[in-house]
Amino acid sequence: MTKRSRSEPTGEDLLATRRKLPIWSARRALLREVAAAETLILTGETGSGKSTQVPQFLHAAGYTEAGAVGITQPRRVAAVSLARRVAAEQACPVGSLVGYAVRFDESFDRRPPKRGGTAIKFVTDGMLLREAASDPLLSAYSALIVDEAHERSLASDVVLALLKSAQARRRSANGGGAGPLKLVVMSATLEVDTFCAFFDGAPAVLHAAEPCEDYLEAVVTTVLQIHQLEPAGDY
Ligand SMILES: Nc1ncnc2c1ncn2[C@@H]1O[C@H](COP(=O)(O)OP(=O)(O)OP(=O)(O)O)[C@@H](O)[C@H]1O
Repeated sequence: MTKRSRSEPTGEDLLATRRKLPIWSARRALLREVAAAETLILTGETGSGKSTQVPQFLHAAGYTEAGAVGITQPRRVAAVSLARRVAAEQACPVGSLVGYAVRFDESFDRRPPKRGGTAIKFVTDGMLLREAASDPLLSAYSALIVDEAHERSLASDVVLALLKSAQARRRSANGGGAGPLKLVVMSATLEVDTFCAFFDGAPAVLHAAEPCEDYLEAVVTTVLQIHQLEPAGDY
């Protein structure tokens, strides 16, 4: 039997932490909004739990029965780190229910989720572009979440264009039976109107935007996130 180190959080600790995230209390409303729209633009305070929780909400709501839920990240370190965190929250090893694919490194199970494959997959924008080159319908996915879309990198802008076209094809007879493709674009408020217009008037929702009560704690959380998720250096 493996011994748990003192600092390693238990499943209950992680669930308690998840429940305290601002996005947790918005989950029912969010799932209703996702169900009602093919594309949803979601904004929320930084650290509110969008990247870690939204994919888990979609999984718990049954979206992964029809295919994986993919989440794109601009950077490799963030994709791997978030996959590890979400795997811990789901109490599974990375590469099983929760996995990732970034350039030069991947850990996921290729089988469809309903046959035991990876259901929640973190990928870089660049990796999703590669996948779209061989399967423009992105038929392995039932839903895709584009995170940090406000960064407007070339790769994430191209991803959005490809996703719009994949949605249109999957809506039509050219969809090859892949079914509809849900899309959640997560962005800072700055770019919301641009994304709503690009997705033909897609609704935008703002969750977890209450001003924080403890600024010091918010600052420490943000600094720790930057330390854990961003590569070394000024950028
Ligand atoms: N790799 C990680 N390791 C440990 N804890 C993490 C990790 N990633 C996230 N967390 C925890 O989950 C919380 C929510 O983070 P998450 O990335 O889901 O928020 P977010 O709303 O997407 O923030 P941002 O807009 O800054 O990306 C963090 O405050 C932190 O406590």
